[in-house]
Amino acid sequence: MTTDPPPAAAGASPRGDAFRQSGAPSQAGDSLLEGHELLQLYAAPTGATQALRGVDVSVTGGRISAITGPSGSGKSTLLAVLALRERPAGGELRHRGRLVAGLSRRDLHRLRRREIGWVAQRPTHSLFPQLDARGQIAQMAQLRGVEVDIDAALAEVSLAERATAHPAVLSGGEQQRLAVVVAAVGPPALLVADEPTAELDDDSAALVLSLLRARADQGSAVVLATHDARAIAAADTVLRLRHGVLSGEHSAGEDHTATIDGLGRIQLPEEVLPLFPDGRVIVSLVDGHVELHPRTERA
Ligand SMILES: Nc1ncnc2c1ncn2[C@@H]1O[C@H](COP(=O)(O)OP(=O)(O)OP(=O)(O)O)[C@@H](O)[C@H]1O
Repeated sequence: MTTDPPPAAAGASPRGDAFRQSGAPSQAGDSLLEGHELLQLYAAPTGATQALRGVDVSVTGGRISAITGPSGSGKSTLLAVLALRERPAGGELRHRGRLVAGLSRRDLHRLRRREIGWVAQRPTHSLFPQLDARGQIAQMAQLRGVEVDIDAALAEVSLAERATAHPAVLSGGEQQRLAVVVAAVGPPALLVADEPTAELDDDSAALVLSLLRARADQGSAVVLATHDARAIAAADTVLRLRHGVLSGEHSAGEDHTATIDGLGRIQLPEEVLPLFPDGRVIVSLVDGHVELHPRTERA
């Protein structure tokens, strides 16, 4: 994935002592983004890579959605499309009901700056290299037109002691925590993070996940790409991608939804796989519904 550098610094200064919502986050339950049959293609020496192949997705304020799946399955691509950083090659994406394809470059730029927090897979790609930790937060607050308690924000991710440190001298974990708290300034209507806990020990991961939950509680729609069981456990909804196709979706307290692909294949949720230790299953049609049985059960 390519990532855009953050916007140029403009010498911001802190303007207040509390996070103040800009009015941007949606109310919990509102659909912020609706994607239908999303397609994304990239040029490759052997022809086009189909990074997304017909993905349907809905992103709602007040919730954490985790996108998971094997390496190369399209997680980062889906994040980039949802964060309006890449236009999909096909399908339909709506932002607050408006077709994204109909938005001008200026509209997109404004939305990205004011309403969308972005944490790149490499956290330094979403930080301003020339600013210290305090300046990063001040700059983002100015871009979003909000007031922020910088000390409280740094303390939220245990970086109070690193307020005057620049990204280059922070550890990987500190950079990651800083990138998340900077992206979360506002809070933005949409907060998108690519593997935000990948480099973090349990304590730091817990800080980041609790910050993401706090922003979701304030109304942000939080979307993560992750392989991390800790982040998956913290999500309200888990979307599974496989070869660019949404192979399953699960929300806490609800049944799994699995997609049947064009060849009739479905991906079972990981937690039921131990029921089929030999990888074989007996499929029965019973009174109009389908039952799956381990072979041993029926033998
Ligand atoms: N800018 C690009 N140009 C060409 N191919 C790309 C580009 N970005 C992604 N791809 C390809 O698209 C497919 C999906 O990539 P993507 O980065 O979205 O997967 P991912 O699930 O995020 O992987 P990982 O977990 O390794 O980060 C892969 O085959 C990848 O090589």
